[in-house]
Amino acid sequence: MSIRVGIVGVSGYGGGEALRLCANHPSFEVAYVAGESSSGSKLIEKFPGIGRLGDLIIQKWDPTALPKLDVLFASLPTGASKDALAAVPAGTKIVDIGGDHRYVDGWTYGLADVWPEQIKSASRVANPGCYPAATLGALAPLLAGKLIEPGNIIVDAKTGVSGAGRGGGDSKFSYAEVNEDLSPYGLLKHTHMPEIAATIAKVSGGSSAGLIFTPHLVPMTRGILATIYCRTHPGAGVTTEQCLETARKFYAGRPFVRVTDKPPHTKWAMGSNLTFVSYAADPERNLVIAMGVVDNLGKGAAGQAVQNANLITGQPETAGLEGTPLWP
Ligand SMILES: NC(=O)C1=CN([C@@H]2O[C@H](COP(=O)(O)OP(=O)(O)OC[C@H]3O[C@@H](n4cnc5c(N)ncnc54)[C@H](OP(=O)(O)O)[C@@H]3O)[C@@H](O)[C@H]2O)C=CC1
Ligand SMILES: CC(=O)N[C@@H](CCC(=O)OP(=O)(O)O)C(=O)O
Repeated sequence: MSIRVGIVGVSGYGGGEALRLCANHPSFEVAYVAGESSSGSKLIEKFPGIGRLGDLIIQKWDPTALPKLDVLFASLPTGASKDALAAVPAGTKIVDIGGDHRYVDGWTYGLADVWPEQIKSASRVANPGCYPAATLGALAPLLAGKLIEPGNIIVDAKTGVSGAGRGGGDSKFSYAEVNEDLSPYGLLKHTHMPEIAATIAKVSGGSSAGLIFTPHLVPMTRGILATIYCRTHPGAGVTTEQCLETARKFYAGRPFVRVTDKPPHTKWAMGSNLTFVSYAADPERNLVIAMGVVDNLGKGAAGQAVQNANLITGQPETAGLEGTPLWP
């Protein structure tokens, strides 16, 4: 039986990637697409390669006038979802790709590779942000295994420009501005700090008070690399092999996480729902460097959203997500 899905924000980068994945999903039927300025257009006008869904018309987003849907993916600018999604009928499950419902009562934080069982019974899922997806994927095994101090973590992360969205708008994301440029932003106050801190505390059972997170914009289209500096408990003598083995056990049987001996590259994940994690430890200095790589539009947005939708609709977790990454 097919599962009727809708995508609001379909013309954007997150919504467009959700469309691509749902169009190729074995049991999802894309029955509704919506937006604001793109409403009235056919999908083929925005996505010339979309194929059989090309004649579907983008509706003006109105949560009170939805067709019958099993799942709605919301990929709206953060701030635009809160009131609107409250008006969606209870019988329609929601995966919110934006940031309005993370760690909000009534919503389940959809960290799908780490706690799938907590997600299966949810009808309202808040998809993790793109930086948290890369960061928490790498940290979760070390925190759960008590190999590092949760209160003493420094995250240095880099993102491709599509992280800012298609409507990212102003000239600071234009080719001339970003090409051959590299810059930090959001210092000490990026919007993803709270969800990273809350998840560190949840997985470790300790305080995440010392968290430092600095994102950077780099001139590539897709991809996130989080390089994370962690302290082990003094004298614990944690080794690289111990970190790798802990992560291999933590993710044993999980389909979308690859634990690698070598430092990961952003290109390894491009176009996929994969997370790559790796570690380097210096037992003499009580230091672990954890590394996480995702595609910001894959595990960082639409890939994890489809994984969550699979979990809440009882589909195989990997349905529609088994494509291997683009290379090169
Ligand atoms: N880009 C990324 O890597 C990631 C993005 N996210 C989050 O996902 C969400 C979407 O981001 P992204 O796809 O990048 O953004 P885009 O700017 O690419 O797309 C935004 C979409 O929202 C639609 N929209 C804007 N305002 C309204 C409105 N009032 N009513 C209906 N539709 C509206 C636009 O439709 P139209 O064109 O029709 O006006 C467009 O389809 C954001 O919350 C973002 O933070 C999360 C993880 C990663
Ligand atoms: C390059 C760039 O600007 N990236 C965005 C990614 C944030 C994002 O997608 O945030 P939510 O999912 O939390 O809305 C940023 O750093 O704000």
